[in-house]
Amino acid sequence: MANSWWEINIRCHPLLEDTVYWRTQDFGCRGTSSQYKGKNCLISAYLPQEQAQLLDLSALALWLRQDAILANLPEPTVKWNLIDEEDWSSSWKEHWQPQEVGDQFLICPAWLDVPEAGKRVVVRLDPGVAFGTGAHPTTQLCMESMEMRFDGKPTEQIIADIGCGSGILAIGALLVGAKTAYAVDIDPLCLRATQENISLNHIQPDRVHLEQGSFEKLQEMLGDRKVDGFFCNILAEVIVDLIPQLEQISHQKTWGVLSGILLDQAKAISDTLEQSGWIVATLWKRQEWCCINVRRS
Ligand SMILES: C[S@@+](CC[C@H](N)C(=O)[O-])C[C@H]1O[C@@H](n2cnc3c(N)ncnc32)[C@H](O)[C@@H]1O
Repeated sequence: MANSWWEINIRCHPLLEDTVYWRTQDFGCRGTSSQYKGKNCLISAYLPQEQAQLLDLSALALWLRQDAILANLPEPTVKWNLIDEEDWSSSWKEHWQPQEVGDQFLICPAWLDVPEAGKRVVVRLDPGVAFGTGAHPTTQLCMESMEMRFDGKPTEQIIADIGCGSGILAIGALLVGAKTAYAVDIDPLCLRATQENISLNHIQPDRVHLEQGSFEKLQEMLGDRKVDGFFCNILAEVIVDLIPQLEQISHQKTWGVLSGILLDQAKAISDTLEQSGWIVATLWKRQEWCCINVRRS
């Protein structure tokens, strides 16, 4: 079958949803969707066929069972089958509906008509295979933090989005008042998604600088410029290595939003931030995730 995808269906206790989510992301899955079926959560994750053999899938199933045992929760059932590309995109698109995030945003899938948004700012998205539909608590916490910085009026602020995924944070910030966004992601498919979403939201191309890479690439793109704010929704393990470098793109009034951090990782991340000269202003929690808002002074 040309362009086939593994569809991995995991039926689990709802408390395992996030663990399953991150396990499948780590495994390389894209376009994950979840829905509630009775007392269970059914998560469907999709992976290009060539990226996993049957043995890899068995190993994934084993890890998922071990995660459940460690959490003292019932073991999930894990099944997989091959589907073609067209079925993949329609399968998960079916489950995604427009969603209000924070007080300002309405995230709307690109293939649906835009619903009545009232005063909300509509962010239209087709994430493709990238992370960032606005459904995940880590993204929502970033968007809610964004509302503290922008009120819809244009500003002169330059922001960075490190690990842009679908581009949701950069695009959201530009729609509510940022002047320019610098966005990077190590995954080339995310760049394609971000680029498409920039057009979808009618953002002038010269307001966004987008490149494949990580922090070093961002520095190269910025040259001597500093950012007024940054968003970084990546796992804590990655963030902790980035923290000592963040000063290099910042000035005395720069603010930052760091997300993708599990509650039990918050102290270590906050300590590292403070050691690097950042003031931890707020720590917002949702489910087992937290988002840390920092400022330089
Ligand atoms: C959790 S997603 C966040 C996507 C989007 N910004 C959001 O908030 O929904 C993390 C993204 O970071 C990217 N990423 C992972 N490690 C990275 C690194 N070291 N530098 C840049 N991007 C990275 C991944 O490819 C992924 O697209």
